[in-house]
Amino acid sequence: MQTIMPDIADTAEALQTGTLDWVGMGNIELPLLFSSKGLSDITVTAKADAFVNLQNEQAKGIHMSRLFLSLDTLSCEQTLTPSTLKAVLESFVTSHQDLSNAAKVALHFELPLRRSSLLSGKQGWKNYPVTITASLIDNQFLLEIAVDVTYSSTCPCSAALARQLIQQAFTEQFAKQQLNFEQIHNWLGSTEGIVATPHSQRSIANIKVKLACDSQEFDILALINCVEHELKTPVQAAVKREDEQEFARLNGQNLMFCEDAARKLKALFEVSNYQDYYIKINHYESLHAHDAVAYAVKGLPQGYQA
Ligand SMILES: Nc1nc2c(ncn2[C@@H]2O[C@H](COP(=O)(O)OP(=O)(O)OP(=O)(O)O)[C@@H](O)[C@H]2O)c(=O)[nH]1
Repeated sequence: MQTIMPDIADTAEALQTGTLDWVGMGNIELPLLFSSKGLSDITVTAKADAFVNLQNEQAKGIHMSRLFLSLDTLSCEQTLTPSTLKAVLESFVTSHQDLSNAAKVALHFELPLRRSSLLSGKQGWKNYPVTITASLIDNQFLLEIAVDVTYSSTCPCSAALARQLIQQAFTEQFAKQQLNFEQIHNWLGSTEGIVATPHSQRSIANIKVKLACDSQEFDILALINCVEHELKTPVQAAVKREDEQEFARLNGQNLMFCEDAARKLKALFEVSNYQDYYIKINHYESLHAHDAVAYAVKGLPQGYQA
């Protein structure tokens, strides 16, 4: 005879009645086959947060296992695309018919991409932290993708101050003598010639964009490429000396405060097809122990807030 197990989610009384905005699970370990335009489908090890609302005031709780098993089907039988993600949310709601009418899921993972060096033709792996968030609220499907892009920023103020010191060193060295090309050329190539260098820092742009609700595919590569192309100094994977020299040139030609980086990306996203955008720029200063930070959003009435 089969033993009937108690199911308190259905039978027990709630300690206190009331609705809840979101109930579910965080940090579910979930390998996924991620599909995105221009990339081979790739297995990523995601951490998932999965939720439904609880609109039944009397119910003891939601059925966590039903959310978990829907995600497991996505992991084992499907690839991660906008439509499979929407289907997961629909199954969250239909499996909680008397309890919930809204669902959301967030998938956090590192996406490894092959990146080319600046000049030498070498390649290497670079990991990008990605979060895909989707929700189904009032039958409206919302889809967004966030990525962190790491780059180098060289301080324009520090560069100007360094140039001044170089000018002063030049005056001290050459003011009282006839200028000689060979001598100046050699001096410029010495450490005395470059008496000061501006500080630069590893910096991160946190980017989030809202995709059209009828998107057929993710295109994370286009998003990362356009941000890196705009900033000009993304952190490199494979680096030979010619790449390092080119990186130094690019840094010198693209001096930027956090405001400059934020304005460049704002201008980029203003003319993009994304429904909304959120930018947070973090310059992890080497001059200070604190960070320089700038935010920008599209500014839609119901959109992202800075
Ligand atoms: N709702 C809820 N469940 C929890 C919590 N913590 C652990 N669980 C467990 O999640 C498990 C799965 O719950 P259900 O989805 O209702 O499992 P089930 O009753 O076997 O599944 P169904 O037959 O589909 O209802 C249960 O064993 C709960 O004890 C919590 O804080 N809230």
